[in-house]
Amino acid sequence: MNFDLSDTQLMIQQTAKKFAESELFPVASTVEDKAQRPLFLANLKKLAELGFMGLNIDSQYGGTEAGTIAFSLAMTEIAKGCASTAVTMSVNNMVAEVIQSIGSEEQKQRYLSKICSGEFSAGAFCLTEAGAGSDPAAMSTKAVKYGDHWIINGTKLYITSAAYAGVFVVWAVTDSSAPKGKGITCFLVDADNPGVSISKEEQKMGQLASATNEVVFTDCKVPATAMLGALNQGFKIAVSELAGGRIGIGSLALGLGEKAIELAIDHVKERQQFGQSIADFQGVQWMLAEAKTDMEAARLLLLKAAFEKEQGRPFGPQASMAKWFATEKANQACYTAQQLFGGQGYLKDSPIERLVRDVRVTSIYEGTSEIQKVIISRDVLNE
Ligand SMILES: CC(C)(COP(=O)(O)OP(=O)(O)OC[C@H]1O[C@@H](n2cnc3c(N)ncnc32)[C@H](O)[C@@H]1OP(=O)(O)O)[C@@H](O)C(=O)NCCC(=O)NCCSC(=O)CCS(=O)O
Repeated sequence: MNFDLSDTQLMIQQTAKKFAESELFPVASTVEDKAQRPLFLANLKKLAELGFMGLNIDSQYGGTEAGTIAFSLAMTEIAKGCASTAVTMSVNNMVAEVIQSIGSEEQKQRYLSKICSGEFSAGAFCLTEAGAGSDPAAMSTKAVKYGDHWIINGTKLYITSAAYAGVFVVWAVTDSSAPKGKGITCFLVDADNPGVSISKEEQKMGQLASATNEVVFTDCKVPATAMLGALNQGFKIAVSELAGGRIGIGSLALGLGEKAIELAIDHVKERQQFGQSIADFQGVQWMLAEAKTDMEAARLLLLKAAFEKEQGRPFGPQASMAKWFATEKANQACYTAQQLFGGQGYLKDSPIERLVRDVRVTSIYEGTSEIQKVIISRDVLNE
């Protein structure tokens, strides 16, 4: 067994770290203000130019072809700079990967280079609905075929990047008489399709720079060639792609947890109380030791899941273990770091305050911790 990273993986990790430190972290609080969205989008474009919007996409389509381990490493570093940027990068990579894995040659040619190059600021993954969150197979958005085109009607919720996405991957029921989950099909819908409207932007607790919107499809007409993958196979496509996305979100959470610990280490060395640095108190040392060990364990779980995916082997339950563990422990690490900052960590101008807000959703979106445990336990019981 070899734990060493390849030269390419190290280079990608270092590039991400440098970009996060120089371009993202200094403006992470600034871009929380929606008026600063152009700055946020400009950084997404730079990230695309670095090759980070298609890390696992073939070079013939404009991707970096660096693999899933490199993707996980890059996500962690980018999240240390700005979680909103990182989640956009994660969803973009997931959208690009679903097109690469099941798209027609024409669809790959049409969309992948635009996502990878940053010509599209983002791609969006339109699965969730008001009545279909943890249970996406319960969706009610419908697509009906008329001759050589489909008409899509329905409303999707909590869609990351919808406000500036160039393309939407949309799931809709195409056979309502089929058993649950067996009559869903996936479509590619251009953002400028007149049947698409981007509705209200959600007011969130964290990851404020990244837009999260409702997306409404009203008699949205798409050609038959917009179907992504096979008819009525969409649900399997969704759960399979979400497994890859979970490596991204777990890696993002790891970055937030690590950043919180780094900030806390600097703080406890500097902060003097009772005539000594608070780093000299064993209670403080143990808090850091526990958080650091949790993050190291999370990293190993994430890299194992990424390795399995990269090898083309089943990785769904492993990705769920990694996502569940990394996001829960990153939440704890941010909480610990905030505790170590004391009152200062509760102030709006403290970076810890933002990390605590940004990390919270990681154990909710792209599958709650409870859903990850459903996936893991089903796998354990079927072994
Ligand atoms: C709860 C679930 C895990 C499972 O749901 P179901 O019980 O309804 O479905 P299953 O029977 O388990 O699976 C259906 C079908 O798919 C196959 N399958 C399952 N997992 C995989 C996989 N990893 N790769 C390939 N195929 C897979 C399974 O074998 C079945 O096949 P057969 O029918 O037997 O042939 C699931 O509902 C779930 O994951 N729920 C959570 C949903 C979620 O994460 N939602 C958040 C979405 S994030 C979002 O939409 C926003 C994106 S962005 O951030 O903007």
